[in-house]
Amino acid sequence: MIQNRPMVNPFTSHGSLTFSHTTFKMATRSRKGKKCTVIGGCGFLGQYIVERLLEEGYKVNVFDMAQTFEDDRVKFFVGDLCQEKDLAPAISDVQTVFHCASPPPSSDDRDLFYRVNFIGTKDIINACKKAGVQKLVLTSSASVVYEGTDIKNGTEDLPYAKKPMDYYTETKVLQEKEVLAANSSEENFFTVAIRPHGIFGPRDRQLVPILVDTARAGKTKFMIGNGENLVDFTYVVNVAHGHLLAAEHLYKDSPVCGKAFHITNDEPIPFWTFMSRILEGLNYPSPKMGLPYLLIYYLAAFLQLLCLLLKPIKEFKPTFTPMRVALAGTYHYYSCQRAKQLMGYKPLVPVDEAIKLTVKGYAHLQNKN
Ligand SMILES: NC(=O)C1=CN([C@@H]2O[C@H](COP(=O)(O)OP(=O)(O)OC[C@H]3O[C@@H](n4cnc5c(N)ncnc54)[C@H](O)[C@@H]3O)[C@@H](O)[C@H]2O)C=CC1
Ligand SMILES: CC(C)CCC[C@@H](C)[C@H]1CC[C@H]2C3=C(CC[C@]12C)[C@@]1(C)CCC(=O)C[C@@H]1CC3
Repeated sequence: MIQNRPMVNPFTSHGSLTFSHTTFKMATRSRKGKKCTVIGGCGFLGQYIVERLLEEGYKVNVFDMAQTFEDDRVKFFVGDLCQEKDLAPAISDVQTVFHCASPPPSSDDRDLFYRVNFIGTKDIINACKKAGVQKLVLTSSASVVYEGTDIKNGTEDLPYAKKPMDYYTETKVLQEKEVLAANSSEENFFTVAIRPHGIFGPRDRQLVPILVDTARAGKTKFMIGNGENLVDFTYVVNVAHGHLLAAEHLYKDSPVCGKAFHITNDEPIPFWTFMSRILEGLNYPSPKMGLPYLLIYYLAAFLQLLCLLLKPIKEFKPTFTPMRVALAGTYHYYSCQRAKQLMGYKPLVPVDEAIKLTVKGYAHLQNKN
């Protein structure tokens, strides 16, 4: 029996999770009365971070392109993070900024990724310094070191990907470098990068919805590779927990400052076992037979090239991009030892329970046939 398990409230009107205050009083110093801003706070992860912050007694501002939920305890600011005039009012008089905004990886729009993830993040750093913000917690990604080949128990010391597989990854690398380099004791400005991997949970607009669409199109009959490749899938509540711990441990001379941290469930699981559990939970057939990984990878690369050539005539969005095929057929799991040691991180919800909660959260996508 895992201790420190969240008191699940499955679910409030929008499928959220809440925690018992007594169970989850976070260790060290009091954060009561602390003010913070969550940039991207209306997104999937952002909303869970907001919920946890409110639970922990923070005053919370949310900055996003659109307001997608209501909460009387939150002050909402709507705007584009690349516009200083939009952002400045949202971060004035706050101690901590969480930056978890990004265009979705599927958008494949080079200019958008550069503008938001790279230039926009530099703008955020400057705006934070100007406003006297002391702590910046970036949501990076473990993918910043992934180039499509196996990573087993990878540590944060692995070099950044020299050949990132897509613009999303390329700009997450640039963004993380900027944020970590901005850490400065002299300026009383402390930064940290959280690197989650394969975030899942109720209300995600990516993993389960794409998987279900693929299943409905009859494209999940086969798995890619032999089905043995271990991967990290991280429950969103654990990722939010890692963000709060990081903010808590950002202060002058803390070993956390200026560093990146993997935040995972610390329970790697074969990619296709995870997908099959979600599919079966939602009453869709799961794949039983494997297709050769390299064959599918090169097919996906060829298809991508074809789509590029046809783009001026008609735009196609293939389900199986080279990046997705690589993610489905290689090992990619990471050590979160550094977060355990320096921030006292421990996943709150184990994978098995997280999958059950996720399936429950997507009851509306159940296969009724
Ligand atoms: N979903 C995953 O598996 C993983 C996600 N991440 C990172 O976690 C963070 C959050 O991801 P999700 O919650 O899944 O994405 P999401 O798409 O649900 O949320 C992102 C939010 O950012 C906002 N946003 C985008 N551009 C903006 C702009 N120019 N100005 C203001 N707001 C803007 C969007 O409106 C959205 O609400 C991202 O930084 C992503 O790179 C990292 C590892 C894995
Ligand atoms: C078509 C199906 C067989 C697979 C559907 C699931 C995929 C959509 C997801 C499986 C692994 C996920 C993943 C990400 C997005 C969604 C998946 C590809 C990220 C690329 C999201 C952003 C990151 O920073 C890294 C993630 C790695 C895992």
